[in-house]
Amino acid sequence: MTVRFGARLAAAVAARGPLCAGIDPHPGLIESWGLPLDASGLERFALGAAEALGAVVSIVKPQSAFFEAFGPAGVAVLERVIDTVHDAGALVLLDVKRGDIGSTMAAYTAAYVAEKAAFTADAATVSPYLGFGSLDSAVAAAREAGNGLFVLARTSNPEAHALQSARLPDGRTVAQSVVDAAAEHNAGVEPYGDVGVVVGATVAPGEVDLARLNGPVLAPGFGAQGATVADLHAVFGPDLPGLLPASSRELLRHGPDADALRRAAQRVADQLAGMRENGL
Ligand SMILES: O=c1ccn([C@@H]2O[C@H](COP(=O)(O)O)[C@@H](O)[C@H]2O)c(=O)[nH]1
Repeated sequence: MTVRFGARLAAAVAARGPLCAGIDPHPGLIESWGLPLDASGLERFALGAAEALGAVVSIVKPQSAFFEAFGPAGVAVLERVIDTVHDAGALVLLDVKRGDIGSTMAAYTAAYVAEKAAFTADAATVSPYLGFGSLDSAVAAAREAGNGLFVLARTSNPEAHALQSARLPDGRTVAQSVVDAAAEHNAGVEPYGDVGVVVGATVAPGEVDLARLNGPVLAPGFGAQGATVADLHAVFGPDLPGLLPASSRELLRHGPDADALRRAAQRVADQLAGMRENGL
């Protein structure tokens, strides 16, 4: 029997906490690890990070763009990163932010989240900005395969505000309409559904109402983009079910030493556990 993504994620978070560790092989980071800026350097960087971080956190988020930048050799490394994270015991959220008209979206679905998808991640990020309905077949295929989707709602970058906080004729913001559409897919599912949203930890408190989402919330912007544990608390409250604070550069700068990477991730995981226990 296929176990749904939402259930698998909830179990992983119960075991290891909610931190989502990003693997973003920025050229500057690869060089700071003393590695060459080529496919061999990418491979050592990304597999080292995958092995170390995948052993600590519940979910790892490789950023596809940094692998694609190295061409086919980089994409081959990405496939190995996914396997390495799984072997280390964590789930994989592939950050590819795909979105297109329905018929093309079907091909992205086959690549990333459908049964026997070409990439074997557990979930992928998608963009609803060609209309949430263009994602419907991806949602259905991912659910059938036991995989998940994270839909961009209110992203962490400052340029997003004008578009995503614009008001629709019914008074809701564009971002809120994305959250509400995701919530429809998650209604009634326990412990929560398979359609997550992306809401940056950098956004202003109260911008998005997540109370009825009943799904995971990826919160990038924590760490290198400036958001702190206090910001997470202010934006999401102390115990939003399914909240996955995501951090990449802030963790990766501790490499290449595997122990240092693991310790950095564990420190952040402990901080997040403190946030829940003490309402920090
Ligand atoms: O709103 C969003 C959506 C995705 N991202 C991605 O998260 C990481 C952020 O990395 P840091 O180094 O922790 O800043 C990166 O892959 C982005 O593409 C985001 O930042 N904001």
